[in-house]
Amino acid sequence: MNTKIGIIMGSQSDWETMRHTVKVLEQLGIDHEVKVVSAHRTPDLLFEYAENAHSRGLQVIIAGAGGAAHLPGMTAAKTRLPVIGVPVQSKALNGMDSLLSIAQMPGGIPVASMAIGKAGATNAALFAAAILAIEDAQVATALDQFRARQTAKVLADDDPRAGD
Ligand SMILES: Nc1c(C(=O)O)ncn1[C@@H]1O[C@H](COP(=O)(O)O)[C@@H](O)[C@H]1O
Repeated sequence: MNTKIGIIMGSQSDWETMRHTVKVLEQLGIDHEVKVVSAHRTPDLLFEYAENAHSRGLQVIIAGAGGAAHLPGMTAAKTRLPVIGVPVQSKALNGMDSLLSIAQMPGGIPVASMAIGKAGATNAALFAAAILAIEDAQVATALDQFRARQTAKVLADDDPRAGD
């Protein structure tokens, strides 16, 4: 199977958040790769990664970063593949810095910004899958099944007092 989704993060310390992206892609059976790459600390590696992503067969890049989260935007600047940004919750500013760094891109270079933290990491995987599902019937079926399971779980847990 070709690897179609590249997941990058600015630091090993982002893994606690980005593991949720990987978990969902595994549930959906979508092949992916995971790397630590930083626009700040390894700029040459980032440029190489982003420039070669399309020719290596990647179709979507998910980039997670915290604080001055330039990684998603700089990745988008170097590839025309869709880039999904995950704002990692920072200690100093609770992730507001990450969110604004990712969301407030200048016109012309888009990044699809998710929510801060675990929900954003989860949704990044689902959003990437939705992009692949346009052309890939297997991914479309996996996504439909994921949603059906989620709906069934919510309906089964419909009494909020059950855990008391
Ligand atoms: N925002 C960026 C970038 C980047 O945008 O290139 N590289 C690292 N970082 C972020 O710095 C935070 C702290 O990193 P350390 O825990 O390694 O000090 C991480 O959340 C990482 O994403």
